[in-house]
Amino acid sequence: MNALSVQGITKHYSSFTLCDITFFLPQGRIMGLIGKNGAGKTTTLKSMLNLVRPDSGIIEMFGRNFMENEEVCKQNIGVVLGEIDFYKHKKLAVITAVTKRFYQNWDEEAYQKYLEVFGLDPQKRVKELSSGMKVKYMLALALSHHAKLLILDEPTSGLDPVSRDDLLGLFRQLVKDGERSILFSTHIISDLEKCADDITYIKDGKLLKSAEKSVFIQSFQSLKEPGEIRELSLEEIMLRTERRHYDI
Ligand SMILES: Nc1ncnc2c1ncn2[C@@H]1O[C@H](COP(=O)(O)OP(=O)(O)OP(=O)(O)O)[C@@H](O)[C@H]1O
Repeated sequence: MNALSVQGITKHYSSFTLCDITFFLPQGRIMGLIGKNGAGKTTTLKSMLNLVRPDSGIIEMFGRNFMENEEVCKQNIGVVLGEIDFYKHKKLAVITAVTKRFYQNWDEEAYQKYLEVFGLDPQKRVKELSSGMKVKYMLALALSHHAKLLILDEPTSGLDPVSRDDLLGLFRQLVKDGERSILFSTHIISDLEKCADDITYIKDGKLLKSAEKSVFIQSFQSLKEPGEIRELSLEEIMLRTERRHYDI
């Protein structure tokens, strides 16, 4: 079953259009959403979640239409879009107390376990956390209501290589039992090499390709130059696809 199905999302802004984005994320898999700055990654995630209202498109989570079943679907997803910036002065314990009231299946035991595993002190204030700890705290909240689908906007940006590796390892652990799925946007191509099963690539608001990683890589091999024998890496694929020539 697909954890997530996105079909034909379109969103018009005055100077940008996200056009007809379609992709599917099966259960138990990790999908990386890539594209350069301004390509439309965040707009895709926000439109999917009805945080900005898409002009058209159908979003299903676990077979349910998201727009028609928003409250039920939200019980099963964990969303991390940007940093927690409006609760900076609040203690984690206070944010958690407010958050858990929204979730019918809040699991206090699981929450305590994640605090311990992630080394988070509930008496700390948000402003006292490092970027990596903030992401981990948001994940702890998501996992404590047993979210089956995690939607994360650039969760690894701002993390040092060790913390990044640590987080990507955690992502792999989370999907291991086949119950959870993760969709995350990133600029860091090595994240995808380590962690993603599937890749969705958006360029200038349009879907360039969404496929299983090796199929994705294969489909861009026509970008090779004459005489090149080895397979192009993900980084080379993206650089060659986006390459510009400046005539100054
Ligand atoms: N609320 C808004 N009103 C008008 N235009 C917007 C709005 N939000 C985003 N845009 C425009 O939509 C385009 C895509 O932005 P988006 O944030 O989705 O890109 P992105 O791929 O997530 O970029 P980045 O990697 O830099 O985060 C940009 O041109 C941006 O200026």
